[in-house]
Amino acid sequence: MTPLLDLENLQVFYGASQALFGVSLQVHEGQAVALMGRNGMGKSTTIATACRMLPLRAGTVRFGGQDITTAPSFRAARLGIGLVPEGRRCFPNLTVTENLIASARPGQWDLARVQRFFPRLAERKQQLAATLSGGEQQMLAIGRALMTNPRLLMLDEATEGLAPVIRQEIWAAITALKSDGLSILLVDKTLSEILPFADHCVILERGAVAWQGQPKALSPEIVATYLGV
Ligand SMILES: Nc1ncnc2c1ncn2[C@@H]1O[C@H](COP(=O)(O)OP(=O)(O)OP(=O)(O)O)[C@@H](O)[C@H]1O
Repeated sequence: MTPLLDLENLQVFYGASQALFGVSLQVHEGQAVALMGRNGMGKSTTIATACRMLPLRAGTVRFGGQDITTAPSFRAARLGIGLVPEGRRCFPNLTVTENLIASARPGQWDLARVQRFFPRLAERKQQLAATLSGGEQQMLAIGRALMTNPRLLMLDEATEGLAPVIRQEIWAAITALKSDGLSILLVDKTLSEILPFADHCVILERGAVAWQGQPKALSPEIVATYLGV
């Protein structure tokens, strides 16, 4: 079966400094893949490369069987890659509704469905994004990505810095999306939350894949070697 996202041998540089040393990973239709690793190991760089926001020195990005290695990021979005970026990055001076509408593309996710999915966004529809709490901004960032009607949702540290009760709400939302059949690639550092969710884990170490497999195969030794602080 052709993977939905197929990253092959990505080599990515920031100026003279190499960040990715041949990363390969795949996300299949309906799968939830966790991208893991300590700080600075290349997770965000991998996500940004898959969204076509960073140029590659070598390697291939395929989405839905199409080679998009040299495609611009708007084309990746149009083909169905939805990004919830690290730091949320909502438009601070637009209202909640304006933020959502700004990214809308036709499909089953529209304003009404996003507002039903996140009632908090309906309650705060006229409020400027800058005035939302961190958790509400995260809901907005996810809602905005859903408004593009993605085939693959990529989330970079979606629960970072949020209070436990809000983290639970975000995990419940992402889990509902997965149950609905959406394919997901996500970065998160909280093992107790990401392992029950993921179908497959990929661990990066210094810009390369150090281990990959099912969450149940992740031994304490692997955790200590690659994910310990
Ligand atoms: N804009 C940039 N300019 C130069 N180097 C960068 C830039 N962004 C990231 N890097 C470097 O690339 C490497 C990979 O960084 P990346 O942000 O992808 O890691 P990460 O695993 O997502 O880390 P974190 O968990 O801290 O977000 C690091 O060595 C980092 O310092």
